[in-house]
Amino acid sequence: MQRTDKYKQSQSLKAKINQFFTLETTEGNIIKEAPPVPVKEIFSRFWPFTKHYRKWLFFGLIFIALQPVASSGTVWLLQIFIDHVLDAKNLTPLYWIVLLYFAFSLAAGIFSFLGTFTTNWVGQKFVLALRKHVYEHLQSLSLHFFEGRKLGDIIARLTGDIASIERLIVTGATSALSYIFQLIVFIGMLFIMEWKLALISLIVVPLFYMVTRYFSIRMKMASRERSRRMGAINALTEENFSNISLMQAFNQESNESEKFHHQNLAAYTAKMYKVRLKSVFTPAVSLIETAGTLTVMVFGAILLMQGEVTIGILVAFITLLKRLYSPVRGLSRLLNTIYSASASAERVIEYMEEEPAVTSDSGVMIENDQPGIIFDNVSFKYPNKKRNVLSNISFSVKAGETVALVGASGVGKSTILKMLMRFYEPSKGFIYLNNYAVEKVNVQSLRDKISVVFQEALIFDGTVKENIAYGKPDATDEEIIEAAKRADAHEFIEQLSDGYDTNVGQKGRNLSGGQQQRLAIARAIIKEASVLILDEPGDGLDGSTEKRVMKELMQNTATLMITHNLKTAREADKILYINKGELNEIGTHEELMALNGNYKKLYSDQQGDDKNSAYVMPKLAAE
Ligand SMILES: Nc1ncnc2c1ncn2[C@@H]1O[C@H](COP(=O)(O)OP(=O)(O)OP(=O)(O)O)[C@@H](O)[C@H]1O
Repeated sequence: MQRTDKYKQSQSLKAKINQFFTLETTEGNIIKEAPPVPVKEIFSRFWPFTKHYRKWLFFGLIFIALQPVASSGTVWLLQIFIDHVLDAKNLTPLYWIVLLYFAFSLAAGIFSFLGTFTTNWVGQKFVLALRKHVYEHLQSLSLHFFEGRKLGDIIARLTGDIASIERLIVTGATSALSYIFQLIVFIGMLFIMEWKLALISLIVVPLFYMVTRYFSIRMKMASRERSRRMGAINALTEENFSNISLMQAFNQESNESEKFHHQNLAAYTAKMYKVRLKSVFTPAVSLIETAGTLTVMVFGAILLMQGEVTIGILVAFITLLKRLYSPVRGLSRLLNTIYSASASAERVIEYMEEEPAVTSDSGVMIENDQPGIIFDNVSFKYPNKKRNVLSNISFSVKAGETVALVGASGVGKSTILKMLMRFYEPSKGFIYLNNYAVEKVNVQSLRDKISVVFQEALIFDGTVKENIAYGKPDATDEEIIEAAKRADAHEFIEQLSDGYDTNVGQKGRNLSGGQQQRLAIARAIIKEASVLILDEPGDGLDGSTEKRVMKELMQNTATLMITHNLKTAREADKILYINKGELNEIGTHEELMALNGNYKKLYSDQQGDDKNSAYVMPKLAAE
């Protein structure tokens, strides 16, 4: 009976120990795991970012290497002090021993300062260069990349993950080299002092390796989980607080808080697992060290008795041994850091491997300002979708012409605009802008020729002036005011507290929807591009303003416009009725009405809606 109890107890203890060394993960990680990358590859990938600073890194390393040399000099002096001053009862060498001891310590301090400062400076330069590179790479990625990612996680990778790569590539690598150098110096000195003791002291090295390996593998797992959960926390925070009005209006605070807590708890669990590992690792390493020192003490005492070593050598040896274990411990700790940092590196590499959908630097420049758009038999499929979203679309927009894209929601209208701006490439067919094949032109030059007003006004945190001048960064104040007047925005801007210098708040929250829309239109006007793209631009405007402002916008351009409001569409020179990704009907309002097809049905439905609407009278009055 007693034996079964003991057995049960030992089993439950084993289970507890197992649990202690196991990472508990929960479901629902909203961030996908990045593909694993070997440490060697991580290193060769990021090492080039130290390119301009290798000379300094080299100097840093020399300083780091000189520091243990200087400090082991003090150990040598200790031995001389014991054997030649204390044991020999002779004070004569004391004077220069003290002087040299101080000089060695001072030199060690100076080398330590120079080494630490230089390598950390290079480390920060590395972060600066890598972060810039990744940021610019992200800018070149397709819209599709961003549509499938969480902004908060992108921010986490750009900040925390990049900083931790530095701990691997610069401070990590230099520390590793410095530890290795210290080991060589100390081991060399140990062998010079007493080779038998030196051999004995190295007995524990394989133990160091085994323990470190056990811990570092687990540390990497924990770091991967922690980085992903931190990404998820960032993503949820960004999503929730940028939609705070939605969350509050729908009373979703507790639901969202629950989701946040789930990710937060998982990050905590991963962190605590790391804490458990670290808290066992440090004393485990100390124990191995003690075992090594004790072995040396026992054998050293025997050798002393046999008269093979002096007390001075034994004391100096044990002192040096303590110093030898310090870089060994450092290397073990470093292995953990390297594995943790490589989890971050994998997340950054995942983004770096993303190919820009469109290579922006190459291609011909559009040299003319002869407005025109041609779609020639264009088909398109989103990368993650099975079926075509657009099939065999052909149409043209000439200079001064306005073409309206109409059709039910989700039929592919915005996709046509995205293709013209080359956010996506057609899977079949050709697109021309100002008579240039879009696929062959330089993307920046293409987008220079296009003015766009998006469905969502897209205002950024800054002043009214800055938001308008985004369309022409070198615009003068007069040009900005002129554009605002043409967009019917000047009046309301003048009434703002600081006029054109008023800050509009994040995403333009201090302005009404219509005011934001007018700013977006002024931004499009000031650009004076030859092609104009409008995605439901009149949504935030009332009828009369819409007509007047549109006229201003469309002067001398080829205009492609999406609208659900068929009263706006009927003003266009041509209307394209899109149905399930196909161009179903094409013609003027009158032609399409005469066709008696889908367009007419949609138009009649809208008219019916208007008649039944309680707002018919005020709306008509406004026009
Ligand atoms: N990035 C994307 N990845 C995958 N599918 C997408 C993506 N963007 C849009 N779609 C899909 O492509 C189809 C066409 O979308 P699009 O935005 O072009 O429609 P739309 O006609 O402009 O709709 P709306 O009038 O509602 O704005 C939709 O079924 C949509 O779900």
